[in-house]
Amino acid sequence: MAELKLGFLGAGQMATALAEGFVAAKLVPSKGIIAADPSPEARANFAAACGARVVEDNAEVLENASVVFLAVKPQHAPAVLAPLKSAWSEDHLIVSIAAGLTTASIAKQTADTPRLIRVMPNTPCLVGYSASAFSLGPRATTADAELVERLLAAVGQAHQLDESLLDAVTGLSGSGPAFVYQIIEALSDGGVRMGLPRAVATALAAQTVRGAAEMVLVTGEHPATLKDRVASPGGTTIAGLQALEQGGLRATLMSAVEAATRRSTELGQST
Ligand SMILES: NC(=O)C1=CN([C@@H]2O[C@H](COP(=O)(O)OP(=O)(O)OC[C@H]3O[C@@H](n4cnc5c(N)ncnc54)[C@H](O)[C@@H]3O)[C@@H](O)[C@H]2O)C=CC1
Ligand SMILES: O=C(O)[C@@H]1CCC=N1
Repeated sequence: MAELKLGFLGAGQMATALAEGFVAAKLVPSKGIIAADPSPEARANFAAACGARVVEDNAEVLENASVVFLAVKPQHAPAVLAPLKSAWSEDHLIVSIAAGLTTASIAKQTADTPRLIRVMPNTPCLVGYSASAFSLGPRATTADAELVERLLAAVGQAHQLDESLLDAVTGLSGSGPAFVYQIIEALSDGGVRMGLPRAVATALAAQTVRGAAEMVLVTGEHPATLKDRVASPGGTTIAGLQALEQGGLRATLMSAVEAATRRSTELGQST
């Protein structure tokens, strides 16, 4: 993959996390990446994070990269794509990470020329623990799917799914890191409430979430089985679990995924 030329339209949070992850995983050298963004701050952050070339003009990205990540907010995609409509060639593969935006909509805005893949990554790609899904759009080939899977797998997990499921992925794993950060923050608050120093409480909370996640992934056991092993009859855990049930934790988390999924669908319909 030494000759891979990756481009990013938009050099914000997610583009930077992906580019930094790809470089750290040695999938592509810094000089194989170019990103465009109108914001000087975003350009500076991107360059500092992964050492890649940054420019203001989106057209330069198309001139210098064959795999182009569409990494702007979905609301900004039409304004980004309109001036580039005639600049795409059949050699381009667009990898869109924009929430909600369908490949059919991108195809219309790119004169049905480039190959299209839709991806929903998440920011833990920065530390090699991304949970991503992707779907093939118009003209995408098996080789394109293999390339995108290889890129995503280098920074975490990648699942190929039908595009109809990508909004649900956005609601679960795309948005999910923010939900889990709130859980970690709240667990840490609970520890501080009970007298632990903040730094220790946050470290214990984060490591507990990491350890529990690893148990689910490594053992393949149902989360409820693993939960039962922690809860001794008449013990501490079941007392805490009762408080979680009273607070509606599980219903609240399900509603969070549902709300984020619906918002992803709405964003797609309005662009
Ligand atoms: N932040 C996250 O955790 C995730 C974000 N995404 C998707 O990634 C995309 C980017 O999101 P973030 O990185 O969070 O947003 P962001 O706001 O950090 O980055 C978007 C960048 O696009 C730039 N931009 C605006 N107009 C532009 C134009 N005309 N040409 C080129 N660049 C332009 C902005 O200056 C900004 O730096 C969104 O579509 C979002 O749905 C997907 C998965 C996770
Ligand atoms: O909040 C958002 O819209 C983006 C998409 C998934 C995560 N962040």
